[in-house]
Amino acid sequence: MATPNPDKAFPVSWDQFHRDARALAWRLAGQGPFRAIVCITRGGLVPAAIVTREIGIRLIETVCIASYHDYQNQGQLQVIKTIAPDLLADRGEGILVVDDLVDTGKTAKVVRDMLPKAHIATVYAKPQGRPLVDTFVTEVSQDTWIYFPWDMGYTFQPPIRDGA
Ligand SMILES: O=P(O)(O)OC[C@H]1O[C@H](OP(=O)(O)OP(=O)(O)O)[C@H](O)[C@@H]1O
Ligand SMILES: O=c1[nH]c(=O)c2nc[nH]c2[nH]1
Ligand SMILES: [Mg+2]
Repeated sequence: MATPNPDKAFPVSWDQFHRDARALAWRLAGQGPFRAIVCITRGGLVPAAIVTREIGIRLIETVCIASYHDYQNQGQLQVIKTIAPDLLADRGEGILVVDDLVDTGKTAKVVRDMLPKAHIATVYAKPQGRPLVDTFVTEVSQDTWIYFPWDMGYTFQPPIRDGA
């Protein structure tokens, strides 16, 4: 289970996310060829859009998995939609799997079991899940919560002198 209410915050802006997803594409560019991408929804949809544009993949599939039903607390993992049979052939050889992050590694493990030979890539990784991914860009500590730009809005920030 992910650390409930992690101590540290790692907020990511759209600009930063675009830069980091492009850095992931640079790392993946020499590792193909990939015949298709499978993105783990919903978080994997945004990096998949950027990576497929950069490395020229047009065949895009989803595997729909949810486990954080209650904000930062992980519950039962649900596979809502699985992968098309033609992409499951060859145990996932030549398939690129993309997600926004790996935390405990439970989500990545489920996809690894479906596609043992696929290349799994995430933009961010925490130590517990890191062994499950082949390529990532930035590691943060296990007690950090990553705040993605699609989950945030602008709010007033109290001055530091008031104990922010
Ligand atoms: O390594 P884990 O501990 O399994 O956690 C990582 C997963 O958790 C989040 O998805 P979430 O289940 O919140 O669904 P979402 O992508 O639809 O937001 C994130 O997008 C990863 O897919
Ligand atoms: O937005 C998120 N930030 C995280 O750090 C995280 N870990 C699992 N699922 C997560 N979702
Ligand atoms: Mg997800």
